[in-house]
Amino acid sequence: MDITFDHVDFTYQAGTPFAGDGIKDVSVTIHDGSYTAIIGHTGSGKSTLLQHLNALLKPTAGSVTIGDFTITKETSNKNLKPLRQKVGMVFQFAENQLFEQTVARDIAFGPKNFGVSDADAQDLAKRMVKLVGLPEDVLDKSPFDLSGGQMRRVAIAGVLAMQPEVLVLDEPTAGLDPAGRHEMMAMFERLHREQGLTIVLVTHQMDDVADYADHVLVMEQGHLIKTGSPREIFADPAWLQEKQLGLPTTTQMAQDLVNKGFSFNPMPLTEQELADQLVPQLGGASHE
Ligand SMILES: Nc1ncnc2c1ncn2[C@@H]1O[C@H](COP(=O)(O)OP(=O)(O)OP(=O)(O)O)[C@@H](O)[C@H]1O
Repeated sequence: MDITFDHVDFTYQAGTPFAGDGIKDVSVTIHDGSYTAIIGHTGSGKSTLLQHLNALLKPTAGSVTIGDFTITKETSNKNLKPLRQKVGMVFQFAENQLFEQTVARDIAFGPKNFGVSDADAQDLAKRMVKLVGLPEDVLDKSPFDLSGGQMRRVAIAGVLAMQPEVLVLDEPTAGLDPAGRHEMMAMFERLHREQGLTIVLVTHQMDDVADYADHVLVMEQGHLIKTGSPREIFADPAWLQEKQLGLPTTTQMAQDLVNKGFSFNPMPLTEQELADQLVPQLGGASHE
């Protein structure tokens, strides 16, 4: 299911003295099956853009086409339920939305709301805890007895239980330690690869963009200012610096080495790429 923005503006509190731009004239397609990262400064419009992916926000001008749905400012809230099922949203600190007495009930809540039978919802809960890498015995526990990272996985299992085609992630690893962060990103990668989920990720972690995304959208002050593969986006460190956006750790290391006389083409995104280009240059230097 492709998602296409066509000249989308969104203004908060439009028509009031408090009106403020969220996004401006955004046109872009997020392709079915892609892993798209959205980067940009605080306040650049990333969350506003995300909330258009399942019509939580409707454009003030322009349209968003999500599979068979076209959303404009005139679109009524009725009949959007199937859309909400197809596009699953994992908000920042998703664990804050847990509320049921047991993990099983929390995960089953969404599907039951959508008319899935009790037995099928329980079955889904069982499958989803496995999918997010939790042991089956958490199902009968209170979500509030779990660790923060486990609670977040339960919240994600609840979103996955709706069997969405697109998974939207707003800084899903915020507040996790490095090991937890890595495990969670590996889990999304597995879901993308094995379940064919389209992933849209908002992140400030450039390493995650380099490691996982195949497409990048760069936002600035509500505008979409650049799109491309991670390689294209990270090929121009000077531009990124001007935009006060960071580089992946490996690319930054390569950039520091460029300043010491080494050269890279293309700029490496991964440790392996860095090593492959660096070793011959070190070899050359040692023979001089
Ligand atoms: N509820 C709101 N009411 C009014 N203005 C808002 C609201 N939410 C966001 N904005 C404004 O819209 C613009 C885009 O904000 P948005 O939250 O989409 O940016 P962001 O890139 O997601 O930021 P962050 O990285 O901090 O999450 C900002 O100028 C912000 O102040």
